[in-house]
Amino acid sequence: MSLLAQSSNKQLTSNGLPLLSLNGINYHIGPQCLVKNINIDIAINETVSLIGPNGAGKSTLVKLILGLITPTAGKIVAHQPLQLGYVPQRFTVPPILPLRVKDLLAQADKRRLTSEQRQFIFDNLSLNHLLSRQMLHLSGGETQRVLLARALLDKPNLLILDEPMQGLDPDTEVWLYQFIDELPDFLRCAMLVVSHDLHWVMKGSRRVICLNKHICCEGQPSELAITAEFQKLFGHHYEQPYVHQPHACEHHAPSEL
Ligand SMILES: Nc1ncnc2c1ncn2[C@@H]1O[C@H](COP(=O)(O)OP(=O)(O)OP(=O)(O)O)[C@@H](O)[C@H]1O
Repeated sequence: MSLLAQSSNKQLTSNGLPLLSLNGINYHIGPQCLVKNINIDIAINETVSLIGPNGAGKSTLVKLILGLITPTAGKIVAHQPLQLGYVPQRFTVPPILPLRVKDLLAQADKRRLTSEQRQFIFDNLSLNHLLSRQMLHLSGGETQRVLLARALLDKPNLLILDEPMQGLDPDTEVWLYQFIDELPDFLRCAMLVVSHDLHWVMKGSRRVICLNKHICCEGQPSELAITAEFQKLFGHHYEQPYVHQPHACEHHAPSEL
């Protein structure tokens, strides 16, 4: 293990580099600046939470990493071939398009996992009884489980989840967060999780990046919560780190709702 990996406790490529680097990224549409001067490294198997107010540029950053749009300035460099998995914020199927769950899942590359590993995903995401159902008719929670399965079946080395818990009931949300927090070794990958759920974001040990067009602050949750930038954006929702002073937090845990 390189000195850098030892000192930062991050898993790097054989060349001592992170999996992905965003270097000086700007994105403009005409005169409107959507994100500016973004510098982010994501290490192998590292989970990074991306938070920020509405319109902060989070989905724009996701689209840039997915290659759906091109930076106006700066570079995105993958230091290993990327296998991207993506769970979008919204997934709408046109009513005239018949698309069964098994049709969507069949698009994944079958060679990337063994049949036992694929079955693990189906079982743990409770998909077996949904396979013949139309995507159009699934509930929000069922849709998110199918989309997560679709992404995992490709065995990504970078999984991007753009507000994956939107519209889910508290129990499903807790269960799904736990599932991604405890992925088995054969599915372990780097993750970028866009979330408005400050409780989940701040209770973990994952690195948090707070975006408001530019990166306002970043670090471990306990470091972040005491920064002026974080307090300015989220202080009224999140007065103190949850672990230390839960009574000061207005954002209740799902189990408390
Ligand atoms: N194609 C576009 N043309 C013009 N403006 C856009 C376009 N896409 C996004 N925007 C604007 O850029 C800003 C950032 O949008 P983005 O969707 O990245 O924010 P976000 O942080 O994901 O927001 P939210 O938390 O509400 O999902 C918003 O003000 C949005 O209206």
